[in-house]
Amino acid sequence: MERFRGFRVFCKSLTPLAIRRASSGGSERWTLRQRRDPYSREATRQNLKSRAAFKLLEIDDKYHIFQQGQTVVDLGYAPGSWTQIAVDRTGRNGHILGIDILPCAPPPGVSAIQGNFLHIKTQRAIKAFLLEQSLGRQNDHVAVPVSRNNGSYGVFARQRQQLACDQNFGDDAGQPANYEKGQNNGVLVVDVVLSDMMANTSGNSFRDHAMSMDLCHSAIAFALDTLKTGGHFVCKFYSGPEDVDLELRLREAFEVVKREKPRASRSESREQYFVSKSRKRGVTKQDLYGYDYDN
Ligand SMILES: C[S@@+](CC[C@H](N)C(=O)[O-])C[C@H]1O[C@@H](n2cnc3c(N)ncnc32)[C@H](O)[C@@H]1O
Repeated sequence: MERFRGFRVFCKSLTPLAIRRASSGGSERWTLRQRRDPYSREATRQNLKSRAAFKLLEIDDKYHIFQQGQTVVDLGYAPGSWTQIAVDRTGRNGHILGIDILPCAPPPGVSAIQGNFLHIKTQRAIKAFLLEQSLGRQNDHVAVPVSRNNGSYGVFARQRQQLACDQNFGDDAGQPANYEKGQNNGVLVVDVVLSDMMANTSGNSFRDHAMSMDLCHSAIAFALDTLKTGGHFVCKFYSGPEDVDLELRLREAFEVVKREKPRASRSESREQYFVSKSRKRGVTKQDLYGYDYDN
């Protein structure tokens, strides 16, 4: 049963906070903003890792992304509130894998890989993990940073012995029984790819936009290598001149593509989300990009 509630439900019970004088310190200003923010307070009350949870809750309430038993990959999962929602909404038989460049202990029921998603070795590690028969909710799935290949990725303790990072992902060995095979080297085993990835913003809006577009295109290419036909893709982006191109590519690959600005997304932020539903059959990343886009 779903545990976490969206904004509309909890806002009825909000009590106003006393307004305090803002202090000059950045961290104090941040603390004060968090305390005043109803989403942050409600996240604490519901034991959610961050207020970002309410963005995904609103998206899921509107678009019905999650179902019981799905396999979900959450790119940029730390500190983990989206993975908490995914665990809750996919139920006992769901499989949730989080990826983040930062070391972060994943919430219960979540597997995790630490690495830079833009690095091809990290993406291979994710794909290799997705092919593991043992993917599941075991408690020993704890993220451990493993310094290899100039420290660009890490995987869990359980997988440490020999992860098939360098093997050809298209090799059929060890694949689960119910997978679809993509045109190139994709094996389509994932129901939902989420991406809330964003590096620290620089304050330069074009630079932040460009950085976000890199992450989004890389996430789309990955999604097309791993999503089942009919699978869904939710992706944060920082708006700017290039997002129309992103949207056009998504429309080639998904039946429905919508822009969303959830209420929990701060009005002063340029962040928005593309919600892309129902991956079309047979459309590959080569169709979208015209070359083998890896990262
Ligand atoms: C806004 S936070 C995600 C919050 C998360 N959805 C939640 O609900 O807790 C963005 C995350 O993206 C991660 N990130 C940014 N660039 C990344 C990259 N190249 N590879 C992996 N993770 C990245 C950051 O480390 C950060 O944890």
